[in-house]
Amino acid sequence: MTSTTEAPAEATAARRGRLRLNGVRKALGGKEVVSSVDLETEPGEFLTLLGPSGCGKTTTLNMVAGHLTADGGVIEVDGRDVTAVPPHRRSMGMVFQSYALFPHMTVADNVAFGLRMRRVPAARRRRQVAEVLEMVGLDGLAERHPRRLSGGQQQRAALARALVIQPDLLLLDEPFSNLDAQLRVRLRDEVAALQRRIGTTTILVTHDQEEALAVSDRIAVMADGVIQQLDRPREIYLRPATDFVARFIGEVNALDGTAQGPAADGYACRVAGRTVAATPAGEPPAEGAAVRLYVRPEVVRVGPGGVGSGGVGPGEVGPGEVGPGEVGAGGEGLRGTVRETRFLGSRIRCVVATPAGEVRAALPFDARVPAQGEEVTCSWRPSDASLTAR
Ligand SMILES: Nc1ncnc2c1ncn2[C@@H]1O[C@H](COP(=O)(O)OP(=O)(O)OP(=O)(O)O)[C@@H](O)[C@H]1O
Repeated sequence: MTSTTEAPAEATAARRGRLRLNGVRKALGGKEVVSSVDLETEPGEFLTLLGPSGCGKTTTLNMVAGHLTADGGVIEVDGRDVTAVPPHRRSMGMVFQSYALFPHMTVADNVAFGLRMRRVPAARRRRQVAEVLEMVGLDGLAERHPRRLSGGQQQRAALARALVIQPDLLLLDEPFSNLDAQLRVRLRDEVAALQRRIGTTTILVTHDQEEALAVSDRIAVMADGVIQQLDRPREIYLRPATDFVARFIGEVNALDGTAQGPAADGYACRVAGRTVAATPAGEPPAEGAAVRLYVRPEVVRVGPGGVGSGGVGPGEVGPGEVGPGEVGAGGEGLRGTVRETRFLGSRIRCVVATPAGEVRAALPFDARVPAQGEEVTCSWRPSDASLTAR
């Protein structure tokens, strides 16, 4: 996709597209599949609904689009209540997993369809279609029929068709799922870059965690019809607020302990007889409360064990290891014995058996590789780990 074309939506879109859902509910087949969803976007934001199959994300998107009517709650766009407004009067562009192009129409006619429905005069229609096709990298294919396009090209055409009407909201329902792995990543990155340039508020539905982390300003993680956590990708990843979020996205070390109290950096807990720290995901727990820490393998540092309270002694410190003085901020760290190390290319996987259970670390590829059986201390910065009530 080119970055030189003036997008037709450029001038106005950035100020439009504040979506608000308040208490939105939907039952299908006698079962509540979306339960009281609240969320609000900033104009121009890229927000992703992420969750496993059946969690209610498509149903939520379809209520935003107007293809399904909410059983309760309010949907507003820029302060206007659209809950009962039919889809064609909502100013929303939608892209589906299955492309959903009209097979008997050329790319240009497919893209022009929404403009024709809106009775845009022919000359302006042609100009807008040409602009948007260039924007998505399809100029030159305007007269092709969909069956003569690759999957990626069909999805670009679907995107052009959604964008040409300069919608208040761009709604993307698993748009990359039918593409092969390489193309999926390429198109996803292109769409993210295009979205940032034209500033159209975008809601993406996906079950792909990496995709959500890569493209979103914020992610709403859904399970069983409920938003579990709504936050920026870094917070969702490093500071999961619930057990579901922690386990649905990537690999995580879940460590059970007892709350001790606020520490200089984070909140101290006792885990298997050692003091470690993390950042409370919500309200700080009461002293003595049962807590669970979530620590991603990437943030675990593996240092030499057995020296000083932190188990850290002087000597060489490589990436992924702990330097003297660093452990103090996060507590003592957890001592353990290296069970396994494995070179994985970009990372070294290291499994440490501790009294609190196995701790998995993903060390940088050039870190010192601890030997199997070595006594080590696992630690992390408290700001990189999450603390929840158990
Ligand atoms: N028309 C329908 N009638 C009855 N149940 C439905 C209907 N449509 C969806 N459901 C059910 O509602 C739940 C939520 O569906 P939804 O499509 O919103 O989930 P999703 O998170 O988007 O999952 P997927 O990625 O598989 O589409 C599912 O359990 C699904 O089986």
